[in-house]
Amino acid sequence: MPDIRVKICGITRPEDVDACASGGATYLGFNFFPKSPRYVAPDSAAALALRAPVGLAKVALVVDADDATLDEIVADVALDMIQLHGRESPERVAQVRARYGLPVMKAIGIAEAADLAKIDSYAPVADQLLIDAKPPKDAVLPGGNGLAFDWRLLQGRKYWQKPWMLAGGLTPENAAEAVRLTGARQVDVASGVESAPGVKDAALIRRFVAAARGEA
Ligand SMILES: O=C(O)c1ccccc1NCC(=O)[C@H](O)[C@H](O)COP(=O)(O)O
Repeated sequence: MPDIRVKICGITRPEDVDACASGGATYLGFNFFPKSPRYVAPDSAAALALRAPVGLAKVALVVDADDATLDEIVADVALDMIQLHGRESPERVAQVRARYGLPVMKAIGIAEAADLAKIDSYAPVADQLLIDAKPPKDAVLPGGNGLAFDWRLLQGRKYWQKPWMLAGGLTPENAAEAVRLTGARQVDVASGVESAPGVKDAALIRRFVAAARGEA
């Protein structure tokens, strides 16, 4: 199986950074959505980012953030990518990309086949796509809810012109099957590698990475 890249999202503690590094992750996600149990302030994220070894890419996750919020995050934290996880339009994706000169990944929520059309709107302007489960209507969080969507919706659609990650309800138990069914080459997980909301578990991270790569 080709190398599968893994993003561990919602890093809040130095030991989580170490667990991602030793566990073989490719991306670390810092969550700047204040309502999330995974929220980190920019100054804390800056220290966590400095701890990450070379080769572990740092991603800032924001939800409908304005320029002032993003300016502070980008000034404080050594970043490799910005993840837009709200209702940002394709025009806003292009603006963020141009303003900060960083690659932008746009999250797209999927619940049914009709949602796949959104991918065509964002693929031309985003550097990467995050294909995630659409949150339930009453959800407080637009992501990180531990819910999967029907992965069969992605079958036969493996060859979008932009790199993409699969997310939503992935765990060490289902990651191998998700990769097999969708053809994903990158996967993203938040709650599936936690012992409590916002607290990552090193053993679960190791098991998740191995499972996604078909090594478990
Ligand atoms: O994780 C959060 O708390 C969160 C809050 C607001 C927006 C997005 C959020 N997470 C985004 C991610 O990148 C998650 O990894 C993705 O939604 C999958 O989450 P999970 O189903 O818990 O693995």
